[in-house]
Amino acid sequence: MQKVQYSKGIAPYIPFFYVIWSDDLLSASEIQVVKKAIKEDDSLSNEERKILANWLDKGNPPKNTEVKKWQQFITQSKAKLVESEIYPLETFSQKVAKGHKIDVTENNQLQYVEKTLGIQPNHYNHLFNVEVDRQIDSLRFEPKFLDEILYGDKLSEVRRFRDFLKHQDFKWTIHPTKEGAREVVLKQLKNLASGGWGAYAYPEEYGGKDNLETYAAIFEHLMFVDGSLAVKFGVQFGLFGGSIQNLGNSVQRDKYLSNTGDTSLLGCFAMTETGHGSNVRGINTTATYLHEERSLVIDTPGKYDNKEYIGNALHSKMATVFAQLIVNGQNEGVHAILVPLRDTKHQVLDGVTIEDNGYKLGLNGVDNGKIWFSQVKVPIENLLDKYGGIDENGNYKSPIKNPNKRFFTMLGTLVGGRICVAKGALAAAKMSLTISVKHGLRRRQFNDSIKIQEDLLIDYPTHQLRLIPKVASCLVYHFALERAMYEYASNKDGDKRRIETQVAGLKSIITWFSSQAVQESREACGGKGYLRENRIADLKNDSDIFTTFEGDNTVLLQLAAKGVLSDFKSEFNSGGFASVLKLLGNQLNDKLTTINPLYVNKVDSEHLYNHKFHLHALDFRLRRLTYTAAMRIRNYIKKGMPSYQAFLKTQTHLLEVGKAYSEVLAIKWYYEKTRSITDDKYRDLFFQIGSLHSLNIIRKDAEWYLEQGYLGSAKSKAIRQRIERLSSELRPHIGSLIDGFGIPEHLLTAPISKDW
Ligand SMILES: Cc1cc2nc3c(=O)[nH]c(=O)nc-3n(C[C@H](O)[C@H](O)[C@H](O)COP(=O)(O)OP(=O)(O)OC[C@H]3O[C@@H](n4cnc5c(N)ncnc54)[C@H](O)[C@@H]3O)c2cc1C
Repeated sequence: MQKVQYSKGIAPYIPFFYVIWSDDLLSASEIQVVKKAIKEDDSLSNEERKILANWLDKGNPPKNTEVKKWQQFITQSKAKLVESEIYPLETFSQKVAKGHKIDVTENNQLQYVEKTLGIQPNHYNHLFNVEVDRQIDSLRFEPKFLDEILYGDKLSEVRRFRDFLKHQDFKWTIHPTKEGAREVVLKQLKNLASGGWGAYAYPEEYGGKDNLETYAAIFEHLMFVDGSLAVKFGVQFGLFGGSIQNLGNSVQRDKYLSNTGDTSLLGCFAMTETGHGSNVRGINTTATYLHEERSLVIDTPGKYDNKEYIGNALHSKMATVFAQLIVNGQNEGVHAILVPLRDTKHQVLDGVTIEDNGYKLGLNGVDNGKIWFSQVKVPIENLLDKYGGIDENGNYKSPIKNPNKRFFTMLGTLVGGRICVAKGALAAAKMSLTISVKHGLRRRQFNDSIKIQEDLLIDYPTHQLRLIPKVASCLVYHFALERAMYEYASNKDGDKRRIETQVAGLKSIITWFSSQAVQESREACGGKGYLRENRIADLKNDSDIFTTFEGDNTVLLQLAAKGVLSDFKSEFNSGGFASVLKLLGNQLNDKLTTINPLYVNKVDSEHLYNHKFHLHALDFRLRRLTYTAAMRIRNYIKKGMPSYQAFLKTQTHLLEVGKAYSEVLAIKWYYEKTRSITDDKYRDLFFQIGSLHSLNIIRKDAEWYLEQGYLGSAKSKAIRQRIERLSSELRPHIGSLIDGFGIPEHLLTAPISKDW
C-alpha cells in the first residue's frame, strides 16, 4: 500500500483545503497526491508550479482563464491515485485469500484508507477488512490519557470513587414501584455517606475534604448509577447541607453539618411553593418573630402556599424552609429557617403536614413531596442568619443593607448546586452518547450487492453528523463546567454576581443540549434505545427536569442577559440602568466595525478551523445582540414605557443575548483549557473538537449571521461542509473519545453497549 507522507504523521489533523471552483473539498491526501503529480510532471514550468502551490497551500486561486486547465490537472491526478491504489488493495485481497489474519472489528481501518487514499468505500468495501497499517497506531488516542485531560488532578479521587461504585448496592436494576426505588436509593445514599463521599464538600472538621470540584465530579458519576441517586445526593448534601454550610453560622454548622454528612440527619430544601416556583421572592410562607419567646412561627397562609416538589420530603427529619421573615410587623424578605419535620420515631410533628407528590416522569427513586406548616414554632437559633438575623433586642440586622443585594447574595450560594445540575445533565448526555456510539460501532444495516457484510451504523454520514458533533459539544461543555466550578470554588466568599450570571447561562444551554443529545442517542439506537435495560430511557426521563429545577432555563437566561446588559453591575436590578446603557452604547458602537468583504467570504481551512475565527464570530453575535437589545430598551424607555414593560417587549431578544453569552463563554473557557494541553497530538485533537463544536454553533445561527452580513453564502456553505468533514474525520477516534469520558465499565450496563 502506498504510504502518503504527512507533515505530522497524523492524517486527520492535516487541514483540508477548500477549492474555490468546486462544490467539493480536497482532502489532505488528495492534496499530497496532486503535489506529488506537480513535482513529477516535467511539462510544468516553475511559474506554474508556484501558481498551483499557492492555490493548494493558501487557497489563492489562479486567474479565471486558467482555472479550468488546473481543475482538469487536479482531477486527472486524483484519478491516477485511485488507479494506483486499487492494485495494492487487490494484492491485499490475495492476502486475505491466503488466510492472512484480519481484525474484523477494527472498522477504523476502512475510514483510514478512505481518508488517506481518498477513495470511496465502494472501491474497497467488498474486501471489507483492510491491512492494519502501522500508522493506525500513531493515530489512536488512549482513553486513559483523555480521562486524565478531562479530570486533571482530581483523577485519582475520581478513580477511587469509580472503584467504590463497584459495590453491588450500586448495580443498576429496574424498580417497578416508586416505593421500591426509594428504598434502594436511600440505602445507596447511606452507603455513600459511610464511604465519606457525602461530606466531601464540607470542611475537614465536619468529616469532609473541602473540595467542591471533586464533589461535582462525584455528583456527575452518580448519574451513571441512577439519576435518582444523584438528585437525592444533591438534595441531602448539596442543598440541605449546603444551606447550613453557606447560610448558617458556626454554631449551626457544629450542630448539624457532621450529622448531615453521615446521613444521621436527613434533610430537605423547601423553597418552591405550589403558587410560586421561579419567582422565589413571591413565596408566601411566613416566619414571624415572637420576641417574648425568641421564636419564629412558620406558617402556610393560603391554599397554594404549601411547599411543593420537595426532594427527600418523606425521609427527612428536618427542612431548610424559605419564608418571608416578619420582624416587628415588617417584612425583611426571604430567609431560610431550619424546621424539624419528624421525631426520632419518624412521626410527623404537630403542625406539619406532608404528602407524597406521587409518580413523576422520571426520578421516581426520589421522594418528592408537599409540605404545609400550621403555626409551627422554632427557636430563633434555627434562623440561618449569615445574611440576616435578629438581635437580642428583637431588631433585624444584616451585613447587607440593600434587600435586593441580600436576596441575590443568599441565592448566590446555590450556584454550586446549579453547576452540579448542569454536570448531571451532561453526564446523561455522555452516557447516552456512549451507548449510542458503541451501538453504532457494532450494529449493521443495509449494504449494496457487492459487499459481504452490511455497513456499520456509525459509517453512515447521517449517523456521524447526528452523534459526533454532540460528542464534541460534551467535551466543550465538560471543560466549561470544570472551569465554572473552579471559579466558584476559588471565590466562595467574594462577589458572586459574575459567576452567578455565568452559571445561569451555562446551566441553561447545557441542560437543553443534554435533552437533545439524549433524544438523538435514543433514536440512533432505534428500537433497542427504547428498552429500559439499555438505560437511555431512564436517562431521558431523569434528566428532563434538569432544564427546570435549580432555576428554569428560560428564567435563568434572562438573568444571564441582565447580567450582560448591566455589565455585572448591581445597579441594573435597582433601576439605575440609564448609565449602563450609555456605557454599553459607547462600548459596542466602537467595536462593531464594518465587516471586511474578504473576511465574509474567507473559506480556507486555516481560517475556518482557527479558534480566533470561532471566538470572533460568537463574540460578534453577543455584542451585536446586546447592543441592539440595549438600544431597543432605551428607545422604549425614552417613549415613557416603564422599565418592566420595556424588558417584556425585548424578552425574546434578551433570551438570545443569554444564549449567545453562554456559548461564547463555554468556547472561550474550552480553548483556554485546550491551549494548556502539553501533548501536541492531544492538543490538536482538542482543537479539532473545538472547531467542530464552534462551527456547529455558528451554523445553527447561520441565518442570523447571513442577515447581519457577517457570513457570505460561500462561507456559510463551507461551514456546513466542514462540519460534515470534521465529523467524518473524527469517526476513527469516536470509540476512544467516548471511552475517554471515563464511564466505568461496571456502570455501563446497557446490553447494546457490549458485544451482542
Ligand atoms: C422533580 C422535581 C424536584 C424538585 N426539587 C425541589 C426541591 O428539592 N426543592 C425546591 O424548593 N424545589 C424543588 N423543585 C421545584 C423546582 O425548582 C421548580 O419546579 C422550578 O423552580 C420551576 O418552578 P415552577 O415549577 O413553579 O414553574 P414556573 O415558574 O411556573 O414556570 C413555568 C413555565 O413558565 C415559564 N416562566 C416562568 N416565569 C417566566 C418569566 N418571567 N418569563 C418567561 N417565562 C417564564 C418558565 O420558563 C416555565 O416554562 C423540584 C421540581 C421538580 C419537578
